[in-house]
Amino acid sequence: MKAFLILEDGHVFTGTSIGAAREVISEIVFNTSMTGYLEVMTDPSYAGQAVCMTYPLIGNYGICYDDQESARPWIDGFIVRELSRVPSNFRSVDTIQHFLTKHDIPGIAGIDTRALTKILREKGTMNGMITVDENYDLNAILPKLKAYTTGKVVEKVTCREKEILPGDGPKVALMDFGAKRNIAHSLNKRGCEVTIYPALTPAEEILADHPDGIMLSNGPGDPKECTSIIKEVKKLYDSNVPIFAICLGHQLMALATGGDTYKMKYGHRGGNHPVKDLATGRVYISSQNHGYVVDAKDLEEKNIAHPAFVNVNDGTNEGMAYVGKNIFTVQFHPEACPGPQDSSYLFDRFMDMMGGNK
Ligand SMILES: NC(=O)CC[C@H](N)C(=O)O
Repeated sequence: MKAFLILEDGHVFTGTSIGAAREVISEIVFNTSMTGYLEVMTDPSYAGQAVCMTYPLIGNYGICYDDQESARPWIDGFIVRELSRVPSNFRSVDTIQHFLTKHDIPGIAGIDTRALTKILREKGTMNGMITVDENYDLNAILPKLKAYTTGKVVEKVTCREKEILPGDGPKVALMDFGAKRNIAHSLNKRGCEVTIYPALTPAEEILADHPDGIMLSNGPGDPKECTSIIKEVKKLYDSNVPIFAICLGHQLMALATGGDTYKMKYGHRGGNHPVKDLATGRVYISSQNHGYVVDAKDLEEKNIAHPAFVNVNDGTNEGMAYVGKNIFTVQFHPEACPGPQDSSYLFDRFMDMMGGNK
């Protein structure tokens, strides 16, 4: 069946429908990773977005449920050049085609993803629609595309109830703003007892459980939409419990302490973004998925926090170290799965901040 990808600027790509044969409006973003498509689909930070994979052949090692970053896929739509027809991998239990259909997620294959990516790079991220309706009416659709916003997506993806992963090491409170599974796993495998809290849990309730450390997770959407969460993050900042934050968590900590965030032209999504640790000058290759970034200026001027990492490609902020506090935050993903794992040492640094393994 034919499918169409219609962009907010009027571009139309014609391809083949994959997954659910239904219409969706979403923010269209691209990811340059060559592998990890299942982790991308199940990363809750993509809620409210349809993802175009720039690598031209997707799906050749199938789907292994154990590799999911959360219980289900959160992407609104999936866009590929060529979908592998014969996945081959001894761990594979499913195909992308079936997986998307099962979760009612539409997609499009067979389009020129390179041309699409060039448009998004030149004009910036924009909204779009995937549809199977050959009689689509562009004049009626374009205003709808312009009006789309991702909205308050953290509440959609966060867990409903507190969950505890046992361990004999430090007690970590993990705030689930849409946490990738490998964050809890990275802490749990270092011996931590990890308690996962729903995103809207009041700070008082978390602190009453006396955690040795607090981890603020990644998550979807515009950080400035998270107004009530930001107030709770400020209380966590004031508590003097060691805090490590990743991606959305990093952005929320900056907003909670008087910093700012802004939307980048087309974001950083891929597995090879170089970040420089400003303390050592060393560059690490990192996995990233973000459209917003911290503006460090105010926090620096007020001596609240200073940049700890910077993106080597475009100079944007990639991490902050908070003055007089046991708090550091990063924009990239040290828990990256399938990798690169260059920056997984940051979990060891967090273990040291909490007093090491008991
Ligand atoms: N992976 C994330 O946590 C992303 C954070 C935020 N939603 C952004 O796009 O910048």
